[in-house]
Amino acid sequence: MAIDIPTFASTQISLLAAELQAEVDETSALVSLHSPSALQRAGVALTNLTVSSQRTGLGGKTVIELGPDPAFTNSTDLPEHGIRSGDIVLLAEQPPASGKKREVKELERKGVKGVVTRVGKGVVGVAVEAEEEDRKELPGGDKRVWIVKLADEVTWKRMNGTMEKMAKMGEGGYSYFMRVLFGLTTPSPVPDDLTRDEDVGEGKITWFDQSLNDSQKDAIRFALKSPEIALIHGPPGTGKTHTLIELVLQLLSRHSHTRILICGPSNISVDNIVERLSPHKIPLIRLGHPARLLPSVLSHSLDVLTRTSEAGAIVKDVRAEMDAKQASIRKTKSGKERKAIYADLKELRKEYRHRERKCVGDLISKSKVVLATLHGSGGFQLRDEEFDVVIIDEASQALEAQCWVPLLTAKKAVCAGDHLQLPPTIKSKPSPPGENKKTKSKTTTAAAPQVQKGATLETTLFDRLLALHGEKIKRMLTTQYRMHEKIMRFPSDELYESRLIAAEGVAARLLSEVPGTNDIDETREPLVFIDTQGGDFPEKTEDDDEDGRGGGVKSKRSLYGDSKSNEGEAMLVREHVRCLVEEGGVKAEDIAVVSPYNAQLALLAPLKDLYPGIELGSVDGFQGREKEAVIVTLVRSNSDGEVGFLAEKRRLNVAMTRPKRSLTVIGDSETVKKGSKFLKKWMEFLEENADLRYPDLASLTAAAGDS
Ligand SMILES: Nc1ncnc2c1ncn2[C@@H]1O[C@H](COP(=O)(O)OP(=O)(O)OP(=O)(O)O)[C@@H](O)[C@H]1O
Repeated sequence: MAIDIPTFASTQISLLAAELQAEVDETSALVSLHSPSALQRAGVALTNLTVSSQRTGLGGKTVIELGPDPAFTNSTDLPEHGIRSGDIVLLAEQPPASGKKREVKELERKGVKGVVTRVGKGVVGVAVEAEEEDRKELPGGDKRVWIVKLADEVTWKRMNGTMEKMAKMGEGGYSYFMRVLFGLTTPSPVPDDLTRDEDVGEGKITWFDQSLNDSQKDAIRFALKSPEIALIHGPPGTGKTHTLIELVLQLLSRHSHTRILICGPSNISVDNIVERLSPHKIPLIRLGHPARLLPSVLSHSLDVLTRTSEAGAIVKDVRAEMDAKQASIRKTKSGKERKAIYADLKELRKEYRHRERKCVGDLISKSKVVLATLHGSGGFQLRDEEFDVVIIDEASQALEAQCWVPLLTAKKAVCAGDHLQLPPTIKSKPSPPGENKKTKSKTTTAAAPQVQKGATLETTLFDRLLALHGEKIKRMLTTQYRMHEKIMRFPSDELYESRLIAAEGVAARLLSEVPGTNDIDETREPLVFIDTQGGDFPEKTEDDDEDGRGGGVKSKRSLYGDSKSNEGEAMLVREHVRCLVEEGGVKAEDIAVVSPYNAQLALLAPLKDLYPGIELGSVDGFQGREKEAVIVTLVRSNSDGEVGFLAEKRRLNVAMTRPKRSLTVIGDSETVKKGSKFLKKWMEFLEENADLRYPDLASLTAAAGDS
């Protein structure tokens, strides 16, 4: 159904505000309820640090390096923590362990925000946001400081700003492209059957990659020919990115002046494309904070090139002067002198930014392909740039508002994704249908803006466009290069209209064929189902009150909400892993244990010490990944047939499509069957097609006791 654009935009503004609030509330609740060390154990803080050095990093930002506070510990290593490069953090003087409740707002007032640039054994670097530096004095001296992870408001601001623009735009401002994407007009027709390379027009296509399969070629022809919008539907392992790389090469080869913007929801999705485009020697540039980029793509980073290329020479002098000033801050003891130096630095930073903008403009205008995260494309660097095509990878994992950051000025878009895998994670609860929330929109005047009934952020652009224009704007990739035929069969039949084909090289490959692996039942069989029906393997709900092990574990648990675990299934997982590794000779790093429930993963965490290299992951976190052998523990086992979020088809689809050669499902078929039609069919499929086992709890417990 067509939607009027202001209604869409104001709905998004309202939903996004609720989402940000949910994220902020989550951080606030953690920070106010738990001690710094408990927060550290929960993975959201790093405590007892001092500043070890301060320098000008990439992009002219001040990087503060922190190490363990020698007054607190003899160790030169940082303690166990969960801070990662790219995290947005607050750096502030560390509050006492106990005392009055901490408010995030209060902490923010006292500290400075930044991005973690590197995490080493004994050091963590934080690049301070330039605006923060202009307003606040940076922490220094011998004070004990800590860093705390914060909600990512920058992304939210970009999305909100884009929606505000759309809400205000008015009919006259809508491009033809926007009109198509909101159903105000229909997409220009594209012939149904583009099976020949000359059908696309403008000369016959010559393929760069000779290995492309027919469905990939068909999708590329379709994307080239579609004037406004093309969706490339890529089920698991079907080579979406592979296809996009060829599409980029084709687009560039057809017109010498073509410029392309490529975006994805995460840095890793974008870096993946940079890595694969890079060998083709196309002038390309990657926008984004260097701390968040893979080392392999740094040579294409705009920030790095601004510093190292010829064009970057004009910013070098100012940088040297800034470094000298930075160094002098640490030497001076006088507050007055420090103030004066900060004032000079502020001026220098202004000059730096001015020169940097010129340099950035030069570098971008020379690039045929620009790559950025969806929200990153909304920075000042692309303000006046025009692109012929915007390509969005992993579009079904992005919020629609995020997609509109690059799309607002687009003429044509190609979106790749799979709407049958999980959409982006949403923390806010959906509002009751039709609830008209107040928005913070500046466009809100006397009358509250119209809001779409029952709208949710989970509806992605991909979903909405499919519902709006149907199959005619989509092409599906049908050959998959990941899974054994037997692993692929159920998802293909139930979700992908039986259209998936296992590529020749993967259709029959077994775990037992991996060099170094032994030929035993567990490595010879691609699909194993360990059915725990009968009530001997009951689930357990995590309960904070039962836990007497102190704040750290509690705070971790509260991150899990009312997550479930299942000790019996965990025992079966341990036994299966033992068998694969010790009897089957399978490498631990070729195995992943996946569960929808974090509490189950916490229970299984000791496996990582027993079998270093094994991966434990939530289904949601494992999307986009693959492993030779995957064990899925479903956890739910109760007499009511309660299956919670197992009922989500898209989550199960992700869980069952991660393995290449071996999928082992552990679950209670009796409980799971009651969850949904889809679950019932899956259980029946496993009963008929998998190597079926019914574990005996008594012997399992005895074996566990022996070991
Ligand atoms: N035409 C092809 N011939 C041979 N191998 C291919 C072909 N297309 C893709 N592949 C291989 O299939 C695998 C998956 O490709 P790619 O990473 O592009 O897929 P994707 O769809 O982006 O992945 P995912 O399903 O995880 O999102 C890669 O190993 C790739 O080399």
